[in-house]
Amino acid sequence: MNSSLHRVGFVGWRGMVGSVLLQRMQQEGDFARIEPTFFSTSNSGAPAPKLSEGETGVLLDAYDLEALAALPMIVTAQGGDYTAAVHPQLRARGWDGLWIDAASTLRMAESSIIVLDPVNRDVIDAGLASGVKDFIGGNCTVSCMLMGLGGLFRNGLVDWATSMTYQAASGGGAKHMRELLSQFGEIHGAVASELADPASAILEIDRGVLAAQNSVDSTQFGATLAGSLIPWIDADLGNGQSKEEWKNDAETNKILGLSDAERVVMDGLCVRIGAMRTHSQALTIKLREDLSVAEIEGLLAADNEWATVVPNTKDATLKALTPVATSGTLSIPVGRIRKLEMGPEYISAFTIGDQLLWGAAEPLRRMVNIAIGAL
Ligand SMILES: NC(=O)C1=CN([C@@H]2O[C@H](COP(=O)(O)OP(=O)(O)OC[C@H]3O[C@@H](n4cnc5c(N)ncnc54)[C@H](OP(=O)(O)O)[C@@H]3O)[C@@H](O)[C@H]2O)C=CC1
Ligand SMILES: N[C@@H](CC(=O)OP(=O)(O)O)C(=O)O
Repeated sequence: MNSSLHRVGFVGWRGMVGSVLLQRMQQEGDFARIEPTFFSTSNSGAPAPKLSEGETGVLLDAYDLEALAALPMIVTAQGGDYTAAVHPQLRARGWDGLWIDAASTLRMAESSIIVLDPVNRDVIDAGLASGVKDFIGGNCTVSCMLMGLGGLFRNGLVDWATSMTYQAASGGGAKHMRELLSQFGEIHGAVASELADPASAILEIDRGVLAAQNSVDSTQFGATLAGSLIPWIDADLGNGQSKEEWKNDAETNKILGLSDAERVVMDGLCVRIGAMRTHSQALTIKLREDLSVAEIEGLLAADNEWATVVPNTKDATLKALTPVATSGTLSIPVGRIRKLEMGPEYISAFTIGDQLLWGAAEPLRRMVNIAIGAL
């Protein structure tokens, strides 16, 4: 073992979020500083992933508390059930290593920090200095929104905001992405011959599409998503709000480290649409000051290197402000910025982010590096 390397355990590395995390770590050369140990909940003893020419070793059992506790840092994208099962046991046996997690389980715990360092590096650094050990990735929609609109939030300019979301299938997991594509395929198949005939009647095709939409398998989503949408994401809190909608206010304020007096009120509706892995959201923002659009755009563009202001024109919007243009990139385009009729302090904005990159894997990857830098 090279003593200058930092030992880090990885759980959930072969899932969708975990494999994007590993890909990004390899792209950025992060493993040059890390001696990884890979765990599995299903396949311990099998070869670990090969990251370089060297030894790969074998997968350890992700429920082996002794093996986990031997490491100073554990990164998990295995999911909330795993966190709920393992994290309390590790802490109960006195493990005081760093736990870096994609799941929501520990996000609102007083002992944790939600990590999004381009937005809350100060909160993270203060947490590390004061002995915080649990660093949790934020909800994908909240993280992408704050990356795009950090320039307004971080300057204390937002009084309140609504966020109406357009969330991709990937938020539900790999099976949901497959189900969406299967639905599209079946629907197309049901009317393919009529579609190929330019003389066929469009209302006849539409009838065929609707019949197919009513018969496709929707086991994962619970309703047909292809050519439709589902205006409910995550649990029903019983007060008319979905859990995904609740996270907006709760996580935004926690990430920003705002006190009760500074609190920004956030609410809105969360909607699943037929995009693959990139979440979008339309915001109505009540500012605390009457800023010009140029001033707002300047603040957003200057806030971090990933937020990209898209001019509020049709051409620029169609070119740069779509899920297809954003998917697979770290860029967070923000556009449709204009003053609303309600008054000079009311603006609209539309922002997009890859749900697996800034929405899940990238904040964790960066947290690993911040933690290593602080050791
Ligand atoms: N921050 C955020 O907004 C987001 C957070 N998440 C969190 O990340 C967690 C993981 O999500 P996601 O990556 O979508 O989950 P996946 O279902 O893709 O992977 C989770 C685990 O399933 C096991 N698995 C079983 N079969 C397969 C297979 N064929 N291919 C790959 N893995 C398989 C793997 O565990 P093993 O190797 O041990 O068998 C894997 O680590 C979520 O539960 C959620 O908590 C997800 C999305 C966004
Ligand atoms: N709920 C998100 C994905 C997700 O995993 O969110 P969270 O990490 O907050 O549970 C979505 O469906 O798009």
